[in-house]
Amino acid sequence: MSTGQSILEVHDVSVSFDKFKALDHLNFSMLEGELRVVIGPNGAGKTTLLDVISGRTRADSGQIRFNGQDITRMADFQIVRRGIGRKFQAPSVFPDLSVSENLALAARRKRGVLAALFQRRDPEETRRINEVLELIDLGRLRDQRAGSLAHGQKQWLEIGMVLVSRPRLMLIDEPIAGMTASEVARTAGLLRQLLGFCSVLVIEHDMNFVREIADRVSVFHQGALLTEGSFDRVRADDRVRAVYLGTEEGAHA
Ligand SMILES: Nc1ncnc2c1ncn2[C@@H]1O[C@H](COP(=O)(O)OP(=O)(O)OP(=O)(O)O)[C@@H](O)[C@H]1O
Repeated sequence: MSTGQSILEVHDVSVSFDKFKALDHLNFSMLEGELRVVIGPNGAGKTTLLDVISGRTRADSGQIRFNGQDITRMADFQIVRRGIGRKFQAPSVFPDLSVSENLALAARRKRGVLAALFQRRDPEETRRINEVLELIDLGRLRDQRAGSLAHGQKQWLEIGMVLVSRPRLMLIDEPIAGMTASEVARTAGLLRQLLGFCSVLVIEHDMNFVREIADRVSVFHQGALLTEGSFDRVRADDRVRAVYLGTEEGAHA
């Protein structure tokens, strides 16, 4: 549930690759406790938004404020420490470690590699890992090798690995790519449950899924915000239909 407090403000941000503007004077903001979904046709700048928030890509101009702090020029690890976690599309679990070992490693990553490898698990960390294991529905598989999990389970483990580091905002790029129908349904429930812990910003193409999970939807086009609002409002907007027209996603919108 949103607290009404702003958590993220992207103000007039531009990012260029050579002469191409991936973000073009973008303005975008989110409230704490919100699950926002960003949609838009291919090349609209959605992934670049996540890259620039998480410090992977530098803004050419403009400002990004998180939780009231200017993070525009911070390095990616500093941004993680400030409380922005990111789940990438590509898998990054350690396949030979167990599910719970992956979570333990992720919980300690913030404290540095040596701490991650040598520190004992404290009771608070154990409690948090158990809580996350229940949430991602992998409690009974806690001792199983992560490499042997099904695709959907690996994706949930990765979400869990971000969650144990206690972010205030989680960025998630296309969470249901390659999932079965039942995995998709479970992921929708999981993303909504994340709101008990952090705000969530998701990029997604699948409109049925967007309808199911989003509090608000932001539509990007050519590196800028075209419009935003409830799923139904955005879907009924002629400008949104126009930018999707003729694209593969338009067929599903
Ligand atoms: N590192 C890069 N170097 C050069 N061009 C890039 C780079 N990253 C992104 N771009 C370009 O910037 C534009 C916006 O890309 P971005 O990945 O943000 O779009 P998107 O909305 O996420 O698209 P998609 O839905 O296809 O993932 C694209 O035209 C892309 O080719």
